[in-house]
Amino acid sequence: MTEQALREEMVTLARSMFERGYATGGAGNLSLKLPDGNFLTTPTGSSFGRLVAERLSVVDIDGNHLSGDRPSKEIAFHLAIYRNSPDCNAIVHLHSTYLTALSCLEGLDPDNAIKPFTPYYVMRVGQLPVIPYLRPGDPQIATELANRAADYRAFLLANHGPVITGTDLRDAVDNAEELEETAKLALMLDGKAIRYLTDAEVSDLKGRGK
Ligand SMILES: O=C(CO)COP(=O)(O)O
Ligand SMILES: [Zn+2]
Repeated sequence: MTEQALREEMVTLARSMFERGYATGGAGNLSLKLPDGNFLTTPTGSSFGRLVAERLSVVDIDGNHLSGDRPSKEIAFHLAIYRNSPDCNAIVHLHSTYLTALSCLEGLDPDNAIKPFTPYYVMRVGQLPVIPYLRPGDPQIATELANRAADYRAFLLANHGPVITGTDLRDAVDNAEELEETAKLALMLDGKAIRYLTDAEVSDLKGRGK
């Protein structure tokens, strides 16, 4: 896809997420890898409902601002993931309701906040490690994500929200939607006797694609 088509796709997908309640106010940010090796990201403070293709920010792999409005304050953690995860070409960070609610619970398993009970969660995300609480924009988030990026496709920032990767922006958005629905189901099922997928059922799903 050309840079112009990728810019338009970011605007369209962001607006779709905004209209369906996945993003509110100025929260969350998106990024994707451009054909020239630089990165397109949402400007800091921007609403997913009102992005403008020409004003999106471009940064290089070192975080230098090359063009557009001032980039997201979380661009350092996006770049940390790109550096350590060669298959990742796009990233979605949200403060979506159910994943953020989950991120505020005590006693989450730090290696996997959602034990699998449906196949598509396993196929698209697999595991959801929890990053200890850090304030938004803290450079330490990048260090924490860099350490885990090679092994996972999504992450839950404690008391904050999810970070989801994809092979392109459409894939990352689809993964984000699947993960948000999984968190909604997990909270709906809280206190009920869940039949979790067995280890054999989880292994059977891995490597089968989506
Ligand atoms: O979600 C956010 C911070 O974690 C939003 O920050 P930006 O508006 O700078 O992208
Ligand atoms: Zn955030």
